[in-house]
Amino acid sequence: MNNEPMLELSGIVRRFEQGGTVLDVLRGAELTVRAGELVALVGPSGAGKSTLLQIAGLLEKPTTGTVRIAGTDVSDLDDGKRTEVRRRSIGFVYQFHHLLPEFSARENVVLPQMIAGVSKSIAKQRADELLRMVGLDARGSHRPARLSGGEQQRVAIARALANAPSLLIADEPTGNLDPHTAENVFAMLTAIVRQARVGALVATHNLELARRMDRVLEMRDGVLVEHAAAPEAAVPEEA
Ligand SMILES: Nc1ncnc2c1ncn2[C@@H]1O[C@H](COP(=O)(O)OP(=O)(O)OP(=O)(O)O)[C@@H](O)[C@H]1O
Repeated sequence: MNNEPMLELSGIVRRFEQGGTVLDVLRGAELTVRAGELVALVGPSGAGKSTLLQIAGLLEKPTTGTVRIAGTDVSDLDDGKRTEVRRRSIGFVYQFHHLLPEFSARENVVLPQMIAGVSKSIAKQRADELLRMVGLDARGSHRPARLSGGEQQRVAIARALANAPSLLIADEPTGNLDPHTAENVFAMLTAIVRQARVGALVATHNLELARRMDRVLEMRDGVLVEHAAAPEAAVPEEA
């Protein structure tokens, strides 16, 4: 099976210095996310989850450490090249959908492709495929305000996948949804990650959701600690 690493972080240190105070938020974080894998990132508020996602998403640089996206070391690329890799290889889903309100669902999925240089006709075709994948092909012409919270988040997932990324970064993707809708959106996200063979790094405070992902990594004192796999369901003893 093709399960190559889509994200590799090694020795990630992130130091903030403010008015003579030094804060080492990340102190040597290590992490690998493979194709088709969902990895949960948990930890208390302020532990550094968002900081780690920013670094993994090439929105920030670590103080020291190496970042590889789909096997390529991007640590020393200049800002222009990092932006290019980010557009081409990374999709983002946030707690709030951040769809452009004046555009239709389809246009919201078309736009990132056009920014990446894809022709309009191909971008439209792919947007329709993605909207079908998230079960919203009949709603493509609707603006976000006419969609439910779960539908908006499904469009945000379609948009994140618009440029066929290697890596999906999600920050509390179901945090703003009621439990039933959250369940549907999570199921859809899981199915898409498996099917598209994207690597997904998902920060969440929802431990129940985290346990259903392939692995759970907890941010503790600036490093990542892997939770032990859930014990297999007890096998009934033979009579
Ligand atoms: N630009 C910055 N300058 C100084 N300190 C920062 C900066 N960004 C984050 N921090 C600090 O780094 C620490 C980690 O913040 P971060 O947002 O990564 O935590 P988190 O685990 O994502 O929290 P939450 O679960 O509440 O979103 C916090 O103490 C925060 O104040």
